[in-house]
This record gives sequence, C-alpha cells and structure tokens, in this order.
Amino acid sequence: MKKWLLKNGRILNGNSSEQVPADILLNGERVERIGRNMTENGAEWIDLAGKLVIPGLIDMHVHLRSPGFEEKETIATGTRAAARGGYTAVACMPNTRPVTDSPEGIRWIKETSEKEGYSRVLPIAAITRESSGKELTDMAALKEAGAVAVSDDGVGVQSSRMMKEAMRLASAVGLPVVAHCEEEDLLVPGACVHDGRFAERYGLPGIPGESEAVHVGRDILLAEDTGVHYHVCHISAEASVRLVREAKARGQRVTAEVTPHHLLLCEDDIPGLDSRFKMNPPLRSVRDREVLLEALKDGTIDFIATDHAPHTTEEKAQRMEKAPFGIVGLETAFPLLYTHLVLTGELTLAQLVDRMTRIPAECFGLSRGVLEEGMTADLTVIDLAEERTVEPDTFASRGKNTPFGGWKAKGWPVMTFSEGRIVWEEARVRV
Ligand SMILES: NC(=O)N[C@@H](CC(=O)O)C(=O)O
Ligand SMILES: [Zn+2]
Ligand SMILES: [Zn+2]
Repeated sequence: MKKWLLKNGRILNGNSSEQVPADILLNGERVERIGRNMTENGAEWIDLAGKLVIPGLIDMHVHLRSPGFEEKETIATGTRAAARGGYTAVACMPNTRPVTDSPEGIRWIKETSEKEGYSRVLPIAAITRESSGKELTDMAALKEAGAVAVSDDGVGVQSSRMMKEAMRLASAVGLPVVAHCEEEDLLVPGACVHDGRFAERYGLPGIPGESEAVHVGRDILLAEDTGVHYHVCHISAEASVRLVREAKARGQRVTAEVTPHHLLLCEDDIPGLDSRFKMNPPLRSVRDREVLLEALKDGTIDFIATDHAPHTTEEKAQRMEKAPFGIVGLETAFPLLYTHLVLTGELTLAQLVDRMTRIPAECFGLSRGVLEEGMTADLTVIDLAEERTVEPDTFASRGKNTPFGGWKAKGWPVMTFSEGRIVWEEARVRV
C-alpha cells in the first residue's frame, strides 16, 4: 500500500478554531499518524510549506448527469471537477436518463465511479419511479445496493399522500428523504427568475418564495410522526428558513442545505437577460440572502452544497425563458466562499470548513469530514494567499455555466487526496 508523508502542513478541522502545524502520514486509504518532525521509510514525502490542510470537502448535492446526459457531464469529468474544487466525496442526484430508481442504476454508478471516478461518489436514488411522483421506489433494495438517500430532485413530490408514504418507507429502511421543495400549483408556466424586482423590470414570469416554503411546511408536518430524517435541498426563501428553525426548536429531525450562489448573489446581481443566472430555486431578494446567511451562521441551515448542475454551452446560450435551470459550482465553491464570507468577516474559516466537511458528514451518517488518525485519507491542501480569477474555460467540468466567471478569489485547492490517492494536484505543489 502506498504511503505518503505530508510535511509541514497546517491542519484545520471544522470543529476547532486552531490551525495545528503538523506532518501527516497516509497509509493506503487511512490517515495513519499526525505529528511533528515525523520521518517514515518507504513513504513518498511532499513538503506542504505551511499550507492549510483541511478534511476533504463533501458535497451532498451534485448532478453528474451520467447515464444519459454525457454531453453535459460524465462521472469522470464531474468527479475530476470535484477533486479540483477540493471535494473528496459527492452525492449525485438521480435525475439522469434513466432516472436512478433501481438497484441496478445504483450499482452502475458505484461501479462506474470506481473505474473512472476521482473523488468518491455517493449515489442518491429516486423517491418515486422515474421521479414522476406516482409510485414509490423499492427503497430497501436501493439502500442495499448503496443509495445514501432518496430524492426526486429536479421536481417536487406534488402529492402529499405520496410524500407521506415515502417518509414512512424511508424511515423504515433508514434512508433520509432529500426534498426538492416546489409546489407546482403556485407556479406560472415559463417562470424563470424570482418573483421580485428583476422579474418585474424585465416583464418575466416569476417563481415565488411560497412555492418552496409551502412544501417545506407541508413536509415538516408530514415527517413529524414518521421519525424520518427530512432534508431540505437548496433552501432559498425566508419563509422556508423560518419553518426549519421552528421544526428544529421542537426537536424534529430536519436538516437543510444552502448553495454558494444563494449565499453570495441575489436578484439585484443579475446583470440582464443572462441565462448563466438562471437556476432553480432562483436568486431571490437581498432580504432572503441575508436570512440564509444568518441561518447558516446560527445552525438553522446545517451545511453548504453546490447543486452543481452542468449544462452545455448551447443549451445555456438560449433566452432566459428557454434555457435550462442550473449552474456549476464544484470548482469555485471554496475560494468564492472563503473570499466573500471569511475574508469579509461573516464566517470564520473554521465555520466555513465545518459546513463543508464535518457537518454534512454528520447529518448523513458518513464517517468522513474530520482529519484525524484512523480516518479515511481524504484531505485538501489550500493556498489561502494567491488571488486568481474564475475562468470557466479551464474547468474540468463539461459545464462552463457559471455566473462567477471573471470573479477574483483567494483560497484555491492545490492538492486533493481521496482515500489515499492524489486526485488533483497543481504542477507547482511538488517541487
Ligand atoms: N438546480 C437547478 O437549477 N437544476 C438542477 C435540478 C435541481 O437541482 O432541482 C438540474 O438538474 O439541472
Ligand atoms: Zn432541486
Ligand atoms: Zn439539484
């Protein structure tokens, strides 16, 4: 088994505020030892020269698009993008073609990512067959095959009865229900941006915050006596946050994630009719954005997930009303959040790291997210000092669809180890 000795790093775990100068010995898939002035025969040495070392980032919400939409992304390109962004584990959504609603589908993702993947892939299975909201999947078999959760992401489960049954079944088999919250009855056809100032100015049909919050409230009620772990995807509206906060205060097992774009942008930042700013849920009001940030700080929102949603350049070049919803996020999340939330004093570096590593792992019962002896050898080396510009053309992802092109940021991942393997490395790290 390959051994690496990483010399002179500064380790930061999310649950501690201290950066600890240390050497790290990786032996195969494990962190064997962390200490000072270490030597090891038979290990390859790398001098990290005082760079920050954090547990590998974890993203519980990405779209890898394969099978079926390989023109947008593949497991190879999506997990390479993850590795480049410092992520060592990503949970992929089942809105592929076919939808991941069978044990074979789950096994295919596991086998393909084993063969072609860089970072670890944790498959999420559908709640209903074809995510069409009509018939539940065989959750026991899906869990047995390796699904980590169930979700019909891309669409909301419209029927309350179906959602209730899904929660009962998911609770019985021990799978979290990960909900894309969207009440279609409250949507206008063709709605493509938040129902607010921007929509009004450009005469576009808008997506109201209530279309999300109505599902969040409904689901919290439905989940209450099932004991299920209920998780809200890409939370975006003030009212949804209020409902999650109340449920948590009552002790209910509810968790929520927020995306980097909903933390960093609002409708006022959309420069014009530009489909790179079109995603679901949409960029909402400045007030919503402030509430999301407060909720992330106080723990109402548990962690950050990118909702990495690659599309082709041709698809995204269409008019705002026609282009598909979604933006990529894996390769820019950490530096953008570090620069615009940590360097501005909104979050500490440890708080940010915690919400991208230990907390998502804890919410989903993964034994990852902490850099300690005996843990899986997942870690990311970050260069906090150098400032660079976001250049979509350089992305490892097939998707270049980001609203952050041209933004400057610090805090770029320069080396990523996933289960003891180097999955991303910048040429100049090893000299
Ligand atoms: N977020 C998006 O805007 N798009 C996602 C679907 C989803 O996450 O709901 C996609 O699959 O493209
Ligand atoms: Zn969604
Ligand atoms: Zn999604």
